[in-house]
Amino acid sequence: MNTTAEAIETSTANLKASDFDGDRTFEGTLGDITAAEARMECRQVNVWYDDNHAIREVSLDIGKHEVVSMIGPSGCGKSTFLRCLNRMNDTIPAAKVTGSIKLDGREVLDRGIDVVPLRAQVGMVFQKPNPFPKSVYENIAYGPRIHGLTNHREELDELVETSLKRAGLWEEVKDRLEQPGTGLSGGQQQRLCIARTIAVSPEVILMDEPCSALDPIATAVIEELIAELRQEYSIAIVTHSMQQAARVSQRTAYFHLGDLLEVGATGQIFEDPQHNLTRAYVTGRFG
Ligand SMILES: Nc1ncnc2c1ncn2[C@@H]1O[C@H](COP(=O)(O)OP(=O)(O)OP(=O)(O)O)[C@@H](O)[C@H]1O
Repeated sequence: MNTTAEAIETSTANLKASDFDGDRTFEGTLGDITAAEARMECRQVNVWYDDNHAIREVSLDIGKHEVVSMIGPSGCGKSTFLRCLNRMNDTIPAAKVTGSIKLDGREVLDRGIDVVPLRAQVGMVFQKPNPFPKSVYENIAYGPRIHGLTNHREELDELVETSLKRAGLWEEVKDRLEQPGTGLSGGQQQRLCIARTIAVSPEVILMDEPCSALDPIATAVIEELIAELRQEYSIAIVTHSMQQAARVSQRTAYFHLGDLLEVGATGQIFEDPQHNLTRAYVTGRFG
């Protein structure tokens, strides 16, 4: 008998995601795109890079106190979608974004809004740790100063300490605050970047493959940190590691060639995906 698994194997074995381009029959995202308590509400978001329609009609909520993973084959638009959430695509001249993205009810895509405070509210941690070429202390203190949060040394000292503690780095760096941030290990640098993001009081933290440059031990430390940070912040993370998505997130969104094919509770996406292509991807039929 031809089981579902066999049917999937037959239909997708040896295929790449791009083999589905051109004749896809996408009729809307499967699953519930809403979150119980939405912090961000994205509706019908489209992104073009010149003629390349990279993201099509993507709608998704990012809830309070949740980690949402974005998974999918290379080039399917995960990073592009993530960058929409704090207008980072503005820095790419070819990029055009349409649709609606609300943060606590306020339209993020509104041309009139100031993106500097937006990017503090919706902070971003990148694939490769990118500390400023400054001391550990200054890496944290710089943001609060330029965002006008405080300029007083005592308040800054406290903010630096609190942020480093929240990022689980204080004990390792408290005696070397004046040393360059770039002198830390890769995992420590990434936690420094997370502390820098936390220091300007974000509501949402975007993470674009934050562990891909780290070893397994440093990765485990960051994953534990993500679980703690969820108590206070909303987190959207792009990851190539399905194990990581399963470990850190409560909901998972599966992207495929610019479409958000399916979203659901992380357990359901990995154990009982509804879309044939989600199933094919999570069972490793293509990457
Ligand atoms: N800065 C850019 N300029 C032009 N096109 C881009 C740019 N960034 C991404 N794209 C295009 O947009 C599409 C989606 O790319 P994106 O990087 O968002 O996908 P991804 O799923 O994050 O991929 P990966 O997993 O490989 O990082 C691709 O066709 C890519 O070539």
